[in-house]
Amino acid sequence: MGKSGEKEAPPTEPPVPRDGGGAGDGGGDEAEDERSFEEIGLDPRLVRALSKKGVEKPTPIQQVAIPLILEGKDVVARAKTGSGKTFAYLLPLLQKLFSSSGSKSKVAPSAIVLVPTRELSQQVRTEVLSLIELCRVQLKAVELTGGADMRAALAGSPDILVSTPGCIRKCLSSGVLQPASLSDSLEILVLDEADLLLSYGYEEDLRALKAHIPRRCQCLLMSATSSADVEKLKKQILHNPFILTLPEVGDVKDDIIPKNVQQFWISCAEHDKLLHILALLKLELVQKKVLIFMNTIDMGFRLKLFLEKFGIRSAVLNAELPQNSRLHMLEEFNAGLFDYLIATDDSEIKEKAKANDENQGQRKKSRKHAKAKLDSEFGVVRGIDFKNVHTVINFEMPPSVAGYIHRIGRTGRAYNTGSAVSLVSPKEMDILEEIKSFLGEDENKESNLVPFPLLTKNAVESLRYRAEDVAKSVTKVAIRESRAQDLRNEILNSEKLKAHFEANPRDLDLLKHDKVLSKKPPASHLRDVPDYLLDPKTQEASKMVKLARAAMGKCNPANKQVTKRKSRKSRDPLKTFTVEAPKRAQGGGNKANQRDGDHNRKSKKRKSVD
Ligand SMILES: Nc1ncnc2c1ncn2[C@@H]1O[C@H](COP(=O)(O)OP(=O)(O)OP(=O)(O)O)[C@@H](O)[C@H]1O
Repeated sequence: MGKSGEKEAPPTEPPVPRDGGGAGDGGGDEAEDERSFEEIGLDPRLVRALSKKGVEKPTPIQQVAIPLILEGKDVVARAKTGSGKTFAYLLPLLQKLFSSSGSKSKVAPSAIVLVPTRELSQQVRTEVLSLIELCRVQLKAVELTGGADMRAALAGSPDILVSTPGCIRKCLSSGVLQPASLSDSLEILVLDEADLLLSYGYEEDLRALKAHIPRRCQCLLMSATSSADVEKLKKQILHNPFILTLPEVGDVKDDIIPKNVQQFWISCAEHDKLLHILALLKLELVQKKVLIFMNTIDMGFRLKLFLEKFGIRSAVLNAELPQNSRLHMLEEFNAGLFDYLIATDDSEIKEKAKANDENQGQRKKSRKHAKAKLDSEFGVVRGIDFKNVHTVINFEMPPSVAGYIHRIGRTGRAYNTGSAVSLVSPKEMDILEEIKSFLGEDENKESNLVPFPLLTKNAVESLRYRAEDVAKSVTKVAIRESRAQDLRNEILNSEKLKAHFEANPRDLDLLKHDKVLSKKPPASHLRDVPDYLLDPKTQEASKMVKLARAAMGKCNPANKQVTKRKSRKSRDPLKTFTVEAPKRAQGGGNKANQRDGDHNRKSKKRKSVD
């Protein structure tokens, strides 16, 4: 695939904004790196469209990636969660298609965006369609994921196809997408959330696609974390790319997580987690909206039923639900129709279980154990742009540091602030330590992940009796029944939703997903916490959270100039990252150069934009 040594040499220094410092020094002349969308060469139609969306100024990753992509360079962009990577590739991609659209009659797409999950696919397509509509250009974008009618989706030769690698492979093997036509048409290929593409099992699919990617095709790879998988993809698909990367581990480790996300943890026994989350939510010690991560679907329903008894309504987003319901649930949550979303994030756990099974040769095809009903293209943790989530709660800890980074990256997106609270049981202390050490905590350095200060022991104990009593009533049978009932409801909803949304795409409020599953309404003594149960410190804390929320409401992104530029920048998740130009092949071959490039990330070629 590589095209090293061809044509003109790529520049040794990428066309980045001037800066005064080396990688990760956090210094530099701040005023210099603030270029506008116009200044980085964006088409006025796109600039206007962004302005209508309230997006006025490019984020650092956009400032550097957009000009490079417009120049036709292959780019690897690794930047933190919520840093604006989607526009970083989408805007130049569209701009390039503005000029090439209609130039020849193509029977296959000019651009393909590959993502690991349906949810992301839908999210990207929505963004593309909205930009196309606002720019008033004649481009056609379609989304294609498993289960859809491939032939119908591709009829009319879309310019942009957003899909998963598995789906593209099916299109190619079934002839719905002619390999020769694809090789003829394809100009840009994007691998979004690249760190997940291989772990979702798309390696074979990508290999199959690779054979049909023409040499001239520009390839872009976007990722929030770096991993062996990202390296592998980079070597397989890209041509001597520019590497845009966030501060290297060792320089500013904690900068991998946006600075405007405050991280807390609470130590509690496994059996006290329900009690603790009740205290956090009922005493209003965390700000809404709240996204709660669980590792299993059953646990998600256990929490939902438990909270219901206290009058707290929530929805459980999980891989078992029909796609329409999941998408609708996400839209409703994003639109603020409910405040508590429980998301089961079991992808890593499934992966590990699968690996174990395979290692042990346990390839039983037992129907009982086949989780075929779970959607393998489902994923809520990576990449989904949840809007205005103020708090992420890890009810159960993720199994890996990368999982933690992605989960808490669902808050503090773009210019927003947020907090993450992890409930950590004794058996989860190891992963907590791993996360802390990844964040750079040691004897000399203060941790960014600190004990949650607002929840007193008294406050927890005041709710213990009620919580334990209610927890006992949430039995395994009740959970099983509720889960089945929820699924039945959602399957019915899904059909209605499909028909309804085809006619009324903007009507969100048709079906609510945070419906109460228990037959009995919550008892009034559980719904309201009497004052005598609360200690003054907790009452004070709860007031503080409410005040902070009210204040934040006034401090939206449009008012961000109220803070001094320097301090704002240092907290800003959209800020720091570095750039590395591709190495010019000098007889040594492209792959070697890419490898070297990575080793040299800290070297002179790296530019800090901060
Ligand atoms: N220049 C900008 N100014 C303000 N907001 C922006 C800008 N660019 C993107 N955003 C907003 O920031 C949010 C996060 O962007 P995006 O989803 O692209 O992040 P990401 O880097 O892909 O995150 P993840 O790694 O979690 O997928 C979105 O709501 C997006 O609309």
